[in-house]
Amino acid sequence: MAVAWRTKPGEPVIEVKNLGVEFLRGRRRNLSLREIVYRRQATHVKDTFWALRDLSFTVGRGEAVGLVGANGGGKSTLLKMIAGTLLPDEGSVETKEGVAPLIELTGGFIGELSARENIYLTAGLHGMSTRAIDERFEEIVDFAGPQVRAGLNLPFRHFSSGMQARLGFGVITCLDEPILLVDEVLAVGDVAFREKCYDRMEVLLEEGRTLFLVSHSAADLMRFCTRGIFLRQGQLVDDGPMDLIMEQYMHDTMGDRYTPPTPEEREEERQKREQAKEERRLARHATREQQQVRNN
Ligand SMILES: Nc1ncnc2c1ncn2[C@@H]1O[C@H](COP(=O)(O)OP(=O)(O)OP(=O)(O)O)[C@@H](O)[C@H]1O
Repeated sequence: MAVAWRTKPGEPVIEVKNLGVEFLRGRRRNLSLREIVYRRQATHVKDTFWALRDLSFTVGRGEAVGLVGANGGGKSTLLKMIAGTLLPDEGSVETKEGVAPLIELTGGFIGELSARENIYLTAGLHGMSTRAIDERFEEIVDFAGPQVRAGLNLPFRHFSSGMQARLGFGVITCLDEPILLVDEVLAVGDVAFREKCYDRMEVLLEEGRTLFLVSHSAADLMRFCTRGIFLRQGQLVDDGPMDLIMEQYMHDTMGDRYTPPTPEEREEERQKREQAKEERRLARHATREQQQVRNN
């Protein structure tokens, strides 16, 4: 795929500075009718909380960052701010490259439109010409699988959550955007589809793209991410190597019931992961070569 870079290798692609977003909880006070009529007091009291606050970090081109934290910690909110679908109340998020977001399963597909129309709409919004989409259409649908192909002309809202995720992942990862945001999508697909997604994510990382992954699966985070960011109640707890951040999160959640690995065990795990990754890369390379021979 042809990624059109605007930055140089090693340059920051995302800069988050003192980021804060405040949400309204909207609590109704129990006022008496007398208070409402005579004192004209409002029935709603402004009740807000900071879903993210004082967040600052920089992400370099080609980094794979995993976001960890308990439910409600602010992970999805942070991805939406990087995607630009939510605006900050404080601070700023600057993205220096295009972003392909796969958030809330579907990357923003429209339920009333057919799957086919959603492919053209989403890819078009990300700058692809109709001709370029025509050329990639088969690849997207092949990736999404036969059930999606059979339902291409159905309204997207009739798709099962697994089929929505298949189409969403197929389209979003076919875009040429250098930054990929993935939020818990891998959790809904079946085993075969998940393997396909893993493979494609590895290929995109090999191409030097930048990944933000939100997942509650330690295995998924450790497989793809080299850097971890730990959020608790909207605040940054720590930012560092993925395995150390995962250990910190596990300790935060389980307390003394969690036994961290020894430095030797940690190093051994790192090496095993690297070796498995290299084996998968070589297997992909061999498959590609075989395909080329068959095509010639
Ligand atoms: N649009 C909104 N309006 C009000 N509150 C919101 C809104 N979106 C999210 N929240 C709240 O903001 C907090 C952070 O939510 P967020 O979805 O970012 O957490 P998360 O870390 O992704 O959680 P999970 O692991 O459960 O997916 C939660 O308390 C959530 O209820």
